[in-house]
Amino acid sequence: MPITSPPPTRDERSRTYRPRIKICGLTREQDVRAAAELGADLLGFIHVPGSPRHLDLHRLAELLATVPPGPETVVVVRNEPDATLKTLRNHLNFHWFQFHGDESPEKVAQWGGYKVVHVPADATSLDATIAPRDPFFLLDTSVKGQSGGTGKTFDWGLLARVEGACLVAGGLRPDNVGRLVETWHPWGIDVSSGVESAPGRKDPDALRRFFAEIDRACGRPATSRATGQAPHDSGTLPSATGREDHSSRSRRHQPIQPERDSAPKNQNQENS
Ligand SMILES: O=C(O)c1ccccc1N[C@@H]1O[C@H](COP(=O)(O)O)[C@@H](O)[C@H]1O
Repeated sequence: MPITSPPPTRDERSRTYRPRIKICGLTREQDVRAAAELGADLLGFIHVPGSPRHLDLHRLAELLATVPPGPETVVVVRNEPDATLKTLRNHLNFHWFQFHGDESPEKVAQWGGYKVVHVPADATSLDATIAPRDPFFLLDTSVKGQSGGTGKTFDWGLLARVEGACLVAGGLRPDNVGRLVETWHPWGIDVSSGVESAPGRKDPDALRRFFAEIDRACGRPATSRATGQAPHDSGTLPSATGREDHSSRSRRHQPIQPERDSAPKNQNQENS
Protein backbone atom coordinates (compact mmCIF):
# COMPACT_ATOMS: atom_id res chain seq x y z
CA MET A 1 0.00 0.00 0.00
CA PRO A 2 1.38 3.44 -0.80
CA ILE A 3 2.86 4.90 2.35
CA THR A 4 1.25 8.28 2.11
CA SER A 5 -2.29 7.09 1.70
CA PRO A 6 -2.62 7.87 4.52
CA PRO A 7 0.86 8.57 5.85
CA PRO A 8 1.59 7.39 9.35
CA THR A 9 0.96 10.15 11.85
CA ARG A 10 3.57 11.18 14.37
CA ASP A 11 1.77 9.13 17.03
CA GLU A 12 1.86 6.07 14.83
CA ARG A 13 5.56 6.50 14.21
CA SER A 14 7.09 4.62 17.08
CA ARG A 15 10.61 3.97 18.20
CA THR A 16 10.82 1.15 15.66
CA TYR A 17 9.57 3.22 12.73
CA ARG A 18 12.20 3.37 10.02
CA PRO A 19 12.11 6.70 8.19
CA ARG A 20 12.21 6.97 4.44
CA ILE A 21 15.76 7.77 3.49
CA LYS A 22 16.81 10.08 0.68
CA ILE A 23 20.44 10.35 -0.35
CA CYS A 24 20.84 13.52 -2.39
CA GLY A 25 23.47 15.21 -4.49
CA LEU A 26 24.65 12.05 -6.20
CA THR A 27 27.07 12.62 -9.05
CA ARG A 28 28.90 9.31 -9.40
CA GLU A 29 27.86 5.81 -10.36
CA GLN A 30 29.57 4.16 -7.40
CA ASP A 31 27.69 6.43 -5.02
CA VAL A 32 24.37 5.65 -6.70
CA ARG A 33 25.11 1.96 -6.28
CA ALA A 34 26.23 2.29 -2.67
CA ALA A 35 23.18 4.33 -1.65
CA ALA A 36 20.84 1.86 -3.35
CA GLU A 37 22.55 -1.15 -1.81
CA LEU A 38 22.35 0.37 1.64
CA GLY A 39 18.59 0.74 1.24
CA ALA A 40 17.92 4.33 0.21
CA ASP A 41 14.28 4.91 -0.73
CA LEU A 42 15.00 8.00 -2.79
CA LEU A 43 18.07 8.97 -4.79
CA GLY A 44 18.44 12.67 -5.47
CA PHE A 45 20.21 14.41 -8.35
CA ILE A 46 20.80 18.15 -8.55
CA HIS A 47 19.87 20.15 -11.64
CA VAL A 48 20.39 23.57 -10.06
CA PRO A 49 22.98 25.77 -11.74
CA GLY A 50 25.63 26.95 -9.32
CA SER A 51 25.48 23.90 -7.08
CA PRO A 52 28.75 22.02 -6.83
CA ARG A 53 26.59 18.93 -7.39
CA HIS A 54 24.92 20.26 -10.54
CA LEU A 55 24.44 17.75 -13.36
CA ASP A 56 23.44 18.68 -16.89
CA LEU A 57 20.77 16.72 -18.73
CA HIS A 58 23.28 14.50 -20.47
CA ARG A 59 25.00 13.49 -17.23
CA LEU A 60 21.64 13.02 -15.51
CA ALA A 61 20.64 10.56 -18.21
CA GLU A 62 23.93 8.69 -17.87
CA LEU A 63 23.64 8.36 -14.12
CA LEU A 64 19.97 7.41 -14.20
CA ALA A 65 20.90 4.49 -16.40
CA THR A 66 22.91 3.10 -13.49
CA VAL A 67 20.13 3.21 -10.89
CA PRO A 68 19.19 -0.35 -9.93
CA PRO A 69 15.59 -1.42 -9.28
CA GLY A 70 14.38 -0.36 -5.86
CA PRO A 71 14.83 3.29 -5.02
CA GLU A 72 12.87 6.07 -6.69
CA THR A 73 14.57 9.02 -8.28
CA VAL A 74 14.29 12.73 -7.53
CA VAL A 75 15.55 15.66 -9.54
CA VAL A 76 16.14 18.87 -7.61
CA VAL A 77 15.25 21.98 -9.62
CA ARG A 78 14.86 25.72 -9.12
CA ASN A 79 12.69 27.81 -11.43
CA GLU A 80 13.26 25.61 -14.47
CA PRO A 81 11.13 26.31 -17.56
CA ASP A 82 8.37 23.87 -18.38
CA ALA A 83 10.29 22.57 -21.39
CA THR A 84 13.07 21.34 -19.11
CA LEU A 85 10.63 19.85 -16.63
CA LYS A 86 9.00 18.06 -19.50
CA THR A 87 12.30 16.55 -20.59
CA LEU A 88 13.17 15.53 -17.04
CA ARG A 89 9.84 13.84 -16.56
CA ASN A 90 9.04 12.42 -19.97
CA HIS A 91 12.47 11.44 -21.22
CA LEU A 92 14.56 10.92 -18.13
CA ASN A 93 11.62 9.46 -16.22
CA PHE A 94 12.32 10.92 -12.83
CA HIS A 95 9.75 9.86 -10.27
CA TRP A 96 9.76 13.15 -8.41
CA PHE A 97 10.59 16.83 -8.74
CA GLN A 98 11.99 18.56 -5.67
CA PHE A 99 11.21 22.24 -6.21
CA HIS A 100 13.54 24.82 -4.66
CA GLY A 101 12.48 28.05 -6.35
CA ASP A 102 9.43 30.27 -6.64
CA GLU A 103 7.25 27.51 -8.02
CA SER A 104 3.62 28.00 -7.01
CA PRO A 105 1.67 25.24 -5.24
CA GLU A 106 -0.27 24.88 -8.50
CA LYS A 107 2.90 24.28 -10.47
CA VAL A 108 4.18 21.79 -7.90
CA ALA A 109 0.92 19.86 -8.15
CA GLN A 110 0.76 20.19 -11.90
CA TRP A 111 4.15 18.62 -12.41
CA GLY A 112 3.98 16.13 -9.58
CA GLY A 113 6.51 16.86 -6.95
CA TYR A 114 7.12 18.39 -3.60
CA LYS A 115 8.48 21.66 -2.35
CA VAL A 116 11.09 22.71 0.14
CA VAL A 117 10.04 24.72 3.18
CA HIS A 118 13.01 26.62 4.55
CA VAL A 119 13.65 27.14 8.24
CA PRO A 120 16.30 29.66 9.28
CA ALA A 121 19.18 28.04 11.14
CA ASP A 122 18.63 30.38 14.08
CA ALA A 123 14.84 30.07 14.28
CA THR A 124 13.65 29.15 17.75
CA SER A 125 9.94 29.26 17.01
CA LEU A 126 7.52 29.08 14.13
CA ASP A 127 4.77 31.61 13.53
CA ALA A 128 2.35 28.80 12.86
CA THR A 129 2.21 25.06 12.64
CA ILE A 130 3.53 23.79 9.33
CA ALA A 131 0.57 21.94 7.90
CA PRO A 132 0.75 18.76 5.85
CA ARG A 133 1.23 19.18 2.13
CA ASP A 134 0.33 16.65 -0.48
CA PRO A 135 2.06 14.28 -1.10
CA PHE A 136 4.78 15.29 1.36
CA PHE A 137 7.25 18.14 1.78
CA LEU A 138 10.83 18.86 2.64
CA LEU A 139 12.03 20.91 5.58
CA ASP A 140 15.55 22.25 5.18
CA THR A 141 17.72 24.87 6.79
CA SER A 142 17.87 28.20 5.00
CA VAL A 143 21.23 29.84 4.51
CA LYS A 144 21.51 33.13 2.65
CA GLY A 145 22.78 32.65 -0.89
CA GLN A 146 22.34 28.87 -0.88
CA SER A 147 19.41 26.81 -2.13
CA GLY A 148 20.39 23.64 -0.33
CA GLY A 149 23.21 21.32 0.54
CA THR A 150 24.09 23.70 3.34
CA GLY A 151 25.27 21.22 5.95
CA LYS A 152 23.47 23.30 8.59
CA THR A 153 20.90 21.97 11.02
CA PHE A 154 17.87 23.86 12.28
CA ASP A 155 16.40 23.53 15.75
CA TRP A 156 14.74 20.12 15.67
CA GLY A 157 12.49 21.21 18.55
CA LEU A 158 10.52 23.01 15.84
CA LEU A 159 9.47 19.62 14.51
CA ALA A 160 6.90 19.53 17.31
CA ARG A 161 4.91 21.98 15.16
CA VAL A 162 5.33 20.16 11.88
CA GLU A 163 2.50 17.95 10.72
CA GLY A 164 2.19 15.32 8.04
CA ALA A 165 4.67 13.53 5.89
CA CYS A 166 7.88 15.54 5.91
CA LEU A 167 11.42 14.82 4.83
CA VAL A 168 13.78 16.44 7.33
CA ALA A 169 17.01 17.77 5.84
CA GLY A 170 19.81 20.11 6.78
CA GLY A 171 23.09 19.18 8.32
CA LEU A 172 22.38 15.52 8.94
CA ARG A 173 25.45 13.39 9.52
CA PRO A 174 26.27 9.93 10.83
CA ASP A 175 26.87 11.41 14.28
CA ASN A 176 23.54 13.24 14.64
CA VAL A 177 20.99 11.34 12.56
CA GLY A 178 20.42 8.73 15.28
CA ARG A 179 19.43 11.44 17.75
CA LEU A 180 16.99 12.92 15.24
CA VAL A 181 15.39 9.55 14.54
CA GLU A 182 15.10 8.38 18.13
CA THR A 183 13.81 11.72 19.39
CA TRP A 184 11.52 12.89 16.62
CA HIS A 185 10.65 9.81 14.53
CA PRO A 186 10.60 11.85 11.32
CA TRP A 187 8.58 10.52 8.39
CA GLY A 188 11.68 10.79 6.24
CA ILE A 189 15.20 12.13 6.24
CA ASP A 190 17.35 13.61 3.53
CA VAL A 191 21.11 14.06 3.44
CA SER A 192 23.66 15.39 1.04
CA SER A 193 26.85 17.01 2.36
CA GLY A 194 26.96 15.10 5.66
CA VAL A 195 27.94 11.86 3.91
CA GLU A 196 30.47 13.40 1.53
CA SER A 197 34.25 13.55 1.41
CA ALA A 198 33.96 16.52 -1.00
CA PRO A 199 30.95 18.18 -2.68
CA GLY A 200 29.31 15.57 -4.89
CA ARG A 201 31.55 12.73 -3.74
CA LYS A 202 29.92 10.45 -1.22
CA ASP A 203 32.14 8.80 1.36
CA PRO A 204 31.26 5.08 1.45
CA ASP A 205 32.17 4.76 5.11
CA ALA A 206 30.06 7.80 6.07
CA LEU A 207 27.16 6.40 4.07
CA ARG A 208 27.42 3.06 5.86
CA ARG A 209 27.59 4.74 9.25
CA PHE A 210 24.62 6.93 8.38
CA PHE A 211 22.41 3.94 7.62
CA ALA A 212 23.78 1.99 10.60
CA GLU A 213 22.90 4.86 12.92
CA ILE A 214 19.35 4.93 11.60
CA ASP A 215 19.13 1.18 12.12
CA ARG A 216 20.40 1.54 15.65
CA ALA A 217 18.00 4.36 16.42
CA CYS A 218 14.98 2.37 15.30
CA GLY A 219 16.16 -0.86 16.87
CA ARG A 220 17.19 -2.78 13.80
CA PRO A 221 20.24 -4.97 13.36
CA ALA A 222 22.92 -2.70 11.98
CA THR A 223 24.24 -5.32 9.62
CA SER A 224 21.04 -5.88 7.68
CA ARG A 225 21.23 -2.89 5.40
CA ALA A 226 25.00 -2.66 5.40
CA THR A 227 25.07 -5.98 3.56
CA GLY A 228 22.71 -4.61 0.97
CA GLN A 229 20.07 -7.20 1.81
CA ALA A 230 17.64 -5.02 3.65
CA PRO A 231 14.11 -5.03 2.34
CA HIS A 232 12.48 -1.73 1.52
CA ASP A 233 10.19 -2.16 4.45
CA SER A 234 9.28 1.45 4.91
CA GLY A 235 6.64 0.97 2.29
CA THR A 236 6.22 1.94 -1.29
CA LEU A 237 6.69 5.56 -2.16
CA PRO A 238 3.74 6.66 -4.22
CA SER A 239 5.29 8.39 -7.15
CA ALA A 240 4.09 11.73 -8.38
CA THR A 241 2.25 10.11 -11.21
CA GLY A 242 0.81 7.39 -8.98
CA ARG A 243 3.14 4.76 -10.36
CA GLU A 244 4.28 2.15 -7.87
CA ASP A 245 6.42 0.16 -10.24
CA HIS A 246 9.78 -0.06 -8.55
CA SER A 247 11.46 -1.53 -11.59
CA SER A 248 11.89 2.02 -12.72
CA ARG A 249 14.64 1.24 -15.15
CA SER A 250 12.22 -0.70 -17.32
CA ARG A 251 10.39 2.55 -17.97
CA ARG A 252 13.40 4.53 -18.99
CA HIS A 253 12.84 6.72 -22.01
CA GLN A 254 9.18 5.90 -22.14
CA PRO A 255 6.78 8.82 -21.96
CA ILE A 256 5.02 8.95 -18.61
CA GLN A 257 1.26 9.01 -18.83
CA PRO A 258 -0.46 10.50 -15.79
CA GLU A 259 -2.70 7.86 -14.25
CA ARG A 260 -6.34 8.83 -14.08
CA ASP A 261 -6.78 7.87 -10.41
CA SER A 262 -3.89 9.78 -9.04
CA ALA A 263 -3.08 12.58 -11.43
CA PRO A 264 -3.43 15.93 -9.74
CA LYS A 265 -6.83 17.42 -10.42
CA ASN A 266 -5.35 20.40 -12.17
CA GLN A 267 -3.00 18.30 -14.29
CA ASN A 268 -2.30 20.23 -17.45
CA GLN A 269 -2.50 17.74 -20.24
CA GLU A 270 -0.14 19.82 -22.33
CA ASN A 271 2.62 18.83 -19.96
CA SER A 272 2.27 15.12 -20.40
O1 LIG B 1 22.92 19.79 -2.53
C1 LIG B 1 22.90 20.80 -3.24
O2 LIG B 1 23.92 21.24 -3.79
C2 LIG B 1 21.61 21.53 -3.48
C3 LIG B 1 21.58 22.58 -4.35
C4 LIG B 1 20.40 23.25 -4.60
C5 LIG B 1 19.24 22.87 -3.97
C6 LIG B 1 19.25 21.81 -3.08
C7 LIG B 1 20.42 21.13 -2.80
N1 LIG B 1 20.47 20.09 -1.90
C8 LIG B 1 19.47 19.78 -0.93
O3 LIG B 1 19.94 20.13 0.37
C9 LIG B 1 19.41 19.22 1.30
C10 LIG B 1 20.49 18.54 2.12
O4 LIG B 1 21.53 19.32 2.41
P1 LIG B 1 22.67 18.92 3.47
O5 LIG B 1 22.45 17.50 3.88
O6 LIG B 1 22.52 19.89 4.60
O7 LIG B 1 23.94 19.10 2.74
C11 LIG B 1 18.68 18.16 0.53
O8 LIG B 1 17.32 18.42 0.54
C12 LIG B 1 19.21 18.30 -0.87
O9 LIG B 1 18.25 17.93 -1.81
